[in-house]
Amino acid sequence: MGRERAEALSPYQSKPMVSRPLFYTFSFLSFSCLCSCKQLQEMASQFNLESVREFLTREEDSIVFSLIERAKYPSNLPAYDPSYSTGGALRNYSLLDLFARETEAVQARAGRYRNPEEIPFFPKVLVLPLVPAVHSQVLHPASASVNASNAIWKMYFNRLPQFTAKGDDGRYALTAAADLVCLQALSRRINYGRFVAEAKFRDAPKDYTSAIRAEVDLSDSPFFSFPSYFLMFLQDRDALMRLLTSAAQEETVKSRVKKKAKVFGQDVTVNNISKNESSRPKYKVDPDVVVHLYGDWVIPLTKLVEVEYLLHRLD
Ligand SMILES: C=C(O[C@@H]1C=C(C(=O)O)C=C[C@H]1O)C(=O)O
Repeated sequence: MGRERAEALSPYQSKPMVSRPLFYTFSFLSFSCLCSCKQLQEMASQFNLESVREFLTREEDSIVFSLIERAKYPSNLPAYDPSYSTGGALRNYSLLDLFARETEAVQARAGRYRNPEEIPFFPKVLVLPLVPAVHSQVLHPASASVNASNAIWKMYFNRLPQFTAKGDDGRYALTAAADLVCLQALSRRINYGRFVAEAKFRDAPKDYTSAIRAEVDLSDSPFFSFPSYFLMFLQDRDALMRLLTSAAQEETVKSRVKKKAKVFGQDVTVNNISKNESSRPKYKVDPDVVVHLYGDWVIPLTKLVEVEYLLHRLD
């Protein structure tokens, strides 16, 4: 058992290495996780759409900062090329894949994924957490595990060229670390769509229940036939999507992230003396790229998570 656990933690390490500093670190993390469990339970009593939106607003800071941090390095493509890393049994994995798996395994042991707000990208890596389980006080159990992690991973790599310069400076480990911070921040935000959906459901249970039930009832309908069922299935998803969408809120979010990208991403100079006075302000990540990332990906994926959550809300 001990060996299995050590292998799950690190496939290259045959013996578990438990040093005294590591023991103290885990003890501290276990303690802080117990404290945060208490906080999670307290949060459940103040749960509403407003508190959910506050959470999403705060996550914008993490996302914008993490993109700025990743933009410090050029594209560094070998970090994503499985032929670069010598992964042994995991040779089909890129350096980033390996880094993400191993980091998540350590974080899983410290209890990161005991927190219902967090979902790993590599859930199949079996790791026994060192802290007790937390049962979500908020999410509906049948839909609590809905997530868009695969789509988030793909989306991130499609967008990468827009906020990194082409090039290779050899700092692949730092690049992978910066990537994982971005991916985890995006995942937390987008998969938080489950909490948004729960808050909306509690605010208008009748409206949501009839939209959800419309989909369930159709499969039992005597008029059921595959093409019409399929069409209506899409329409019902559409109805849910319409119900949960707030165009005004989306515009607010996009304007705010643009402002954050400008404020966080500008060079700070003393006495307002800039090296190139005449040029337009230069940002570390183009604010319009952040707006498009939100408008084309982050918001639509959050809404897909919301719809998916609601479809299982009455299970
Ligand atoms: C998250 C919400 O649901 C939807 C998604 C939004 C987003 O991802 O920012 C914003 C408004 C809604 O269309 C919300 O209402 O706050």
